[in-house]
Amino acid sequence: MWIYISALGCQLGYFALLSLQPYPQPVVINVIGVLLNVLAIMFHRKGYMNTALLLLVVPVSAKAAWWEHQFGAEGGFEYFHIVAIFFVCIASLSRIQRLLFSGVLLLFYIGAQYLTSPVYIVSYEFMSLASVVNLVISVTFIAVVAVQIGWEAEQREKRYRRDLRHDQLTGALSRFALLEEGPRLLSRGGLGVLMIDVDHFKAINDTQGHAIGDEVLIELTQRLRHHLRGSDQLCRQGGEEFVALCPTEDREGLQHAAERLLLSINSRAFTLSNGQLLRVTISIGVAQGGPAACAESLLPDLLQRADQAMYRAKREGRNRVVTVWDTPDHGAASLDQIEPSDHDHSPDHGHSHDSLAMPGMPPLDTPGDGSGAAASAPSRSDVSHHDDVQTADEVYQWKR
Ligand SMILES: Nc1nc2c(ncn2[C@@H]2O[C@H](COP(=O)(O)OP(=O)(O)OP(=O)(O)O)[C@@H](O)[C@H]2O)c(=O)[nH]1
Repeated sequence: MWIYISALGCQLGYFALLSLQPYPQPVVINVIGVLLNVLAIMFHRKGYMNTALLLLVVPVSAKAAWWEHQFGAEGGFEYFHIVAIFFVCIASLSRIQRLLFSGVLLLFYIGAQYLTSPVYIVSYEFMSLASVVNLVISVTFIAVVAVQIGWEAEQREKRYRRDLRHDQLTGALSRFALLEEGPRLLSRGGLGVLMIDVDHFKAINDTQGHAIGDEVLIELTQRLRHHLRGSDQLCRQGGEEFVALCPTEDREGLQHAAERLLLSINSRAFTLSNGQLLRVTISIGVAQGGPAACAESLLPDLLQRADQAMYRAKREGRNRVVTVWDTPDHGAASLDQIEPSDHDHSPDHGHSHDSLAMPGMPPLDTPGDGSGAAASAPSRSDVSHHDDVQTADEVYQWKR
């Protein structure tokens, strides 16, 4: 907005100067111009960019008016060119647009140099030393400020976009990025969606404090990231809920990946900054689909199914993986279509579903020794030996 106000002010000042009678001596205009240049540099150094811009533009307009007054319509042309380039440079245009505009203006300017009347060329003979100094300072400084403003605007935009795409606390991708990345990955191939939720996280917050809760979320993110592939994306959906996007059509591999993530969290206690050890568990719901031509509509469907599977894992005692696969024609599957698992022994297992408690890894309220942990996955036995390790579930029980 300021840019356009300054541009307008510049034009109005220019016409005001033109109408002055008697017209000021060139030396007066030059001295005022140099003084305004110096003032602009001082304001710029103090960080008042907009004021610096105005102070720069005023002497250029004054000079344009003076040249016009002395040498006719083309006399002030070069100054206007500078002002035009300046505004194009700092206006909120894309880099390409700015380049295009500046290029066209430059070509126009070069053409005008050859085509204009002799008055314009003769006018150079009248340039005093002060005028040259004024012009050089103005042009150089305007160029520097324009580049700086353009560069800062680009950096701001990059920062804004980075902030928008990342969760501030954990550094995982944000929900915004999830909605961008999901359809992109789905249009390229099959996509596995892992809905990951920390068990009884509220109890951790309530007993250990919010700051410790934050610590847990940060370490949890690091562990999950460490155990995901480079091509996978980890997003924080909100609160203590995460979504891993895993490009794959291999459902068995996806299931193993989810189990690996589960073990990466429950097999080793979290060391808190208050010195305590806390065993944290997560519940994971897994869905898979795609590739899809209409990726935007498939993603919400996959997220919803993974979410339902995750809630099923919660209902069945937490600390487990539940998968839900779509039907062969990629239609949405209901949870009733989930196949039963060998490890699933909870009371409501009469429903057909696939609930994978980790081998040898009973729910947290029944401490296990980790003897059945998969060979490739981290063992849980290192935590079971800590007498002072608390589980979020125990904290939860204690609270109740
Ligand atoms: N420390 C911290 N806590 C958060 C943050 N975002 C959300 N929470 C808390 O996370 C807790 C989530 O609690 P619930 O939704 O009840 O879930 P839960 O206690 O994990 O229970 P289950 O999911 O059923 O196992 C709430 O207490 C939120 O206040 C955060 O950024 N930092």
